[in-house]
Amino acid sequence: MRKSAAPSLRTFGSKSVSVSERLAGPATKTTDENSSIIPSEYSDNSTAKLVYNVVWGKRSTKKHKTFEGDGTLTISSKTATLRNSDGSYLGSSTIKPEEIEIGCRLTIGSNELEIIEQTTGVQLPKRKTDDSEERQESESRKRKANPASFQPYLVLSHSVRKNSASKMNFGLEKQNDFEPLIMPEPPEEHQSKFNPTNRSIKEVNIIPCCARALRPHQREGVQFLYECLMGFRSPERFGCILADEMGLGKTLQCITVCYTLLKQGPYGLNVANRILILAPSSLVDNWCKEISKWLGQLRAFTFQIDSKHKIQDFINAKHIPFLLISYEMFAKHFDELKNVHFDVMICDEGHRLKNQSVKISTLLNQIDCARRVILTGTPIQNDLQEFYALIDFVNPNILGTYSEYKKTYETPILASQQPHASEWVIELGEERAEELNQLTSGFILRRTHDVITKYLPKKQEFVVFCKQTDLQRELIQRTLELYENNDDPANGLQIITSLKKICNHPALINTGNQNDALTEQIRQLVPSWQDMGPFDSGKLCVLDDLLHEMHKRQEKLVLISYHTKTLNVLQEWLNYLNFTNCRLDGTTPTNARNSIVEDFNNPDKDFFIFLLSAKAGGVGLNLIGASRLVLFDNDWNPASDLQAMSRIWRDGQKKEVFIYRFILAGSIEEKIFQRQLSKVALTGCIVDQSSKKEKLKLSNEELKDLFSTQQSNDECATHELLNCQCNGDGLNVQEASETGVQSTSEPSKSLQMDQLSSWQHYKYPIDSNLLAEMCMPNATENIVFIFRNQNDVEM
Ligand SMILES: Nc1ncnc2c1ncn2[C@@H]1O[C@H](COP(=O)(O)OP(=O)(O)OP(=O)(O)O)[C@@H](O)[C@H]1O
Ligand SMILES: [Mg+2]
Repeated sequence: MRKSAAPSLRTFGSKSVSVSERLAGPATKTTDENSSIIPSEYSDNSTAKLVYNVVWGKRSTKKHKTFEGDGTLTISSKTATLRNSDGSYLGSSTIKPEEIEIGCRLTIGSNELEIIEQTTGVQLPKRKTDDSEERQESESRKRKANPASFQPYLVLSHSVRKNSASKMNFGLEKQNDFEPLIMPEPPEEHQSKFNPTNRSIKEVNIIPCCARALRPHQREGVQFLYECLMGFRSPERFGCILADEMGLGKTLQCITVCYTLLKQGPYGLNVANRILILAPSSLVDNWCKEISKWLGQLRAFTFQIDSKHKIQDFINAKHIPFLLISYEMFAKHFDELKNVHFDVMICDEGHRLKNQSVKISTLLNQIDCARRVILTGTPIQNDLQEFYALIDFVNPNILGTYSEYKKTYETPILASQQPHASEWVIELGEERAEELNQLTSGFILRRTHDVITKYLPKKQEFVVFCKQTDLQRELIQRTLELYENNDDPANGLQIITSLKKICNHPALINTGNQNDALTEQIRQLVPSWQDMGPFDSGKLCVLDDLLHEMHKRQEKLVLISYHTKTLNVLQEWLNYLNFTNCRLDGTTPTNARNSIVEDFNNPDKDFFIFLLSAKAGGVGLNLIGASRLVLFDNDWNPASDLQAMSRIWRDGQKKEVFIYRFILAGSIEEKIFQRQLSKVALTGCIVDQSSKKEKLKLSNEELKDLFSTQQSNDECATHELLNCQCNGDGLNVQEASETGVQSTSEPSKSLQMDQLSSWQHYKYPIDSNLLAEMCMPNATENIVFIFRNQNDVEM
């Protein structure tokens, strides 16, 4: 018996037409043409039949209706015939086919039914003469004999088994033409542990609406998640990490598995009833949207906490399986949540749990839930301590205590990577790395963009070295002189901060609340704000050209900075130009974030530019309304830049994509970029922001190198660093094989020196055709150098 509730609270159904409205009177016509499940040719073909899977029960006026079983509804011309899952006739009635929608309820004789999904658009094979029907019959006999194993949502999968799929697919419409996805059976070890009473093993089938949408890598991912969460890979372990690159659809893979576990299980009973999904606050609404997008027709209920919807309401509402909550809200409501049992816990952007000592990890560890999934698009293997924290969170104790782990794995592995490590140290390190890999690889899955490139449009990336303005050159010079004159390493951070501000716009020097003597001295150097204009920033000059050209071409732009003060300056400029913009930063209220994203992505809405703070909202966002993205400044950690740049080249993007990284040539930004290119950056952040006060982890020599910026305005130091002999005309690109690089467009890793060598190189004056393609036809005088990479160009 299954209960179905009228949509309430924050529910998601496929239709805004509520069930009660439908029952009450004439059908409300949906405005969304595409949501009609009646094929247009239906009306022209009166002999065609439509078959739907339904749930049915005796008519009642109860709000919370109890259904008795599954069945099918066959519509032929204007007659709808209801049969139960055995095929027995239950009644028929005249209907208006155009009013049938998934999720709607109908009354046929003394029964009421709700439509779950469409099975085929054409007549099904005749009963009793088809293999699959026979099989269906025998399944239903089995089910009668064993009522506990009855699984209501499985009607379609009973009739479309793997073996009979080819027959069933014959003549089906394209949308139904998919390979069913059946989960593996539990291994014996699992069966003896979790099925002591020998219940018969059931096939676990992924529901068609998901299975048909999944990309090949997602089908594998779903199976991986299922096996891990079920404990098939090790009967003691139920957690895993899905670390697919950004934009590969981790959300859909999780939703698919969660829904499967809510409805099915290998031993007949469903595996899960309640699922906790944690996400950064800007992504909570996105999860709801994705659940609605993929499970809409199944009316999977979700619950979000806000002033009207309390945790206690969720606890009472047993029919709502999904609780979606931000990490902050979770911490706030921990006392109420700590006693709720969850069967699955998903931590989106879970690399935030990499630090075991942070409060959220401690709290999450107290939640009673063994099946834990971490989702992250950021590579996690670079820091062995963080790696331990993530693995230990999903599969507690698998690597022992941290001190044991450190002794056995971390220390020997790190020692073997030192430049002068002896042979036996290297050998030991490699051995331990291999062992660690073996222990953990079964619980981690990471795929790169390669698996979806064929579904994505072309992408071009540009590293644009912008020319310093006279004011910027002067200020940089004098700031460095100040540093040299009172050579105190303690001042390193202030100098870095000031230099980075000058790179974005000299006016930023006057912002911020640093009041140390050195910063004060630097402030004295800067003219007053009134004496400065937007074009005192070299990067803004280039941006200005891009903006005007894009405005003409009516393309949308995502403009990202790591600094809100920089966003202020940019926004001020946009407003002055009357360029419509929206903005998401740390101060944007959680409940407003989703609508900002939706409005921007809506092609009918007039938002030209999306200003995004990389720190506040870079992760997880889908900003596919834009075709171009500018990363206005860079971070020490290449993974953060990668996160920010991945917002527009994602599944669902139809337009060609252009990504620009702006770097002020010859400045600290170029040095930071060079550090990113070298392996140094991969070992972790240089600025440690985990403590309240930022600490610099750089040696004096490193600082000196960082400040040894070059002043010439027409050469590109990074190009020189590559030792490249090209003429800077985009030709004579070094062969990838010469550099030892397999692919120039592999976006999985952050950019490396040798990869950059095989990009196209353009020096000043930049080819005008290229500038036109880049949508900045008049920027010649403001650009020193460009590196360009095209993802579909054979080099
Ligand atoms: N099989 C699919 N068919 C069509 N669209 C898809 C498919 N899978 C995912 N998408 C869409 O691709 C977009 C990106 O998916 P999603 O947000 O889940 O990526 P992600 O892996 O979580 O990336 P990130 O690490 O950046 O958060 C979403 O709009 C999603 O609806
Ligand atoms: Mg995501």
